[in-house]
Amino acid sequence: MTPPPLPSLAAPAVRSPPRLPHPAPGAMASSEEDGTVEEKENNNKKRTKSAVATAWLTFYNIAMTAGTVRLWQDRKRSFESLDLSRRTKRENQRELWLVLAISMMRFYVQRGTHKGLYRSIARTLKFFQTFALVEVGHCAIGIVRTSVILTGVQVCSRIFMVWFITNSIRQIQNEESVILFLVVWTVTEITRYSYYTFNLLHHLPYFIKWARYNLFIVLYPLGVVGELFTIYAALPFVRRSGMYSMRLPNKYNVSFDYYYCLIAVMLSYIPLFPQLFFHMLRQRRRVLHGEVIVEKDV
Ligand SMILES: CCCCCCCCCCCCC[C@@H](O)CC(=O)SCCNC(=O)CCNC(=O)[C@H](O)C(C)(C)COP(=O)(O)OP(=O)(O)OC[C@H]1O[C@@H](n2cnc3c(N)ncnc32)[C@H](O)[C@@H]1OP(=O)(O)O
Repeated sequence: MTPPPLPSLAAPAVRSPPRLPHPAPGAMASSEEDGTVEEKENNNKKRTKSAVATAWLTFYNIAMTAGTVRLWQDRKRSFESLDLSRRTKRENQRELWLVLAISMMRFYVQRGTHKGLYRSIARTLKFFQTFALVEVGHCAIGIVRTSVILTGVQVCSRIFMVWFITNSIRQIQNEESVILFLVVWTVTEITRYSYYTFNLLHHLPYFIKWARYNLFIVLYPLGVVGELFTIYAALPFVRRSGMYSMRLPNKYNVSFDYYYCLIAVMLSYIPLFPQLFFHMLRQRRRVLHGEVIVEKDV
């Protein structure tokens, strides 16, 4: 299927060289031997940078996939003692996506309901979804070849969902739509970070590659449905409470209505979501079908 040409953030407009596999840290052009001292020094610097970047990305991706990191938590507590029913707010776990998935399953099995699930994982979710801002930095400094804008839109929209919608409006935290986007995000991120990790280690099982570039076809629309229904469910509470809004007169002489801001955010999915989705379709064609995609670097 050929996606329609979009006036896009990453439209195939300017010819840039096709993406090549990242050179293995340590691999250098053979002409290096013949270069000047200055060239050799530059090559050495590049090699070190690339090794550091690869090491950092490998660590980051493993931490984000498996997440054995437990910040600010009593390390003496065993995994078994992470009984959700006994956990206090302060004791909430801070593990990342894989453990988040396990926590959600355990919660559902133990309680037989999704009610309260969001609160039980809220701290973990807020921590690592916010931490994902690092990915915008990865693109900005050029250690991954991805659009800063697309990554920024993706990460910021998730942070907005977590902090300014779900976390701020308690009344909607038990909505089914919240569980929908949580499950979808979790499956996506386990697949995505596993893909990056195995890819960096040059041992990528085909099923992970397949999952990374196929599951999104179903998961992306499902995630969007979950997010939009959640914002929609928030609207009456926002209108009633007047939260995050500023009415005139005030000393700044500025008026802001969060209710209409949320409606604008919902509408912004119409132009923005297709950009992300078609970007992923292009990535899919490139990675699974070996097509050379010429993308404008944004
Ligand atoms: C503040 C107000 C906010 C207003 C909101 C406005 C709303 C906007 C609408 C937004 C809708 C979003 C909905 C969404 O939240 C719902 C969901 O997510 S549902 C779940 C399904 N979603 C997905 O599958 C997308 C997940 N996200 C992503 O994949 C990325 O964020 C994205 C930027 C979309 C695409 O990623 P990328 O461009 O990086 O593609 P690739 O994964 O193919 O990677 C390209 C190359 O970069 C290398 N790479 C990237 N990251 C890393 C890393 N961490 N470590 C190592 N390598 C990395 C990758 O290997 C590729 O390398 P190569 O070119 O050599 O193959």
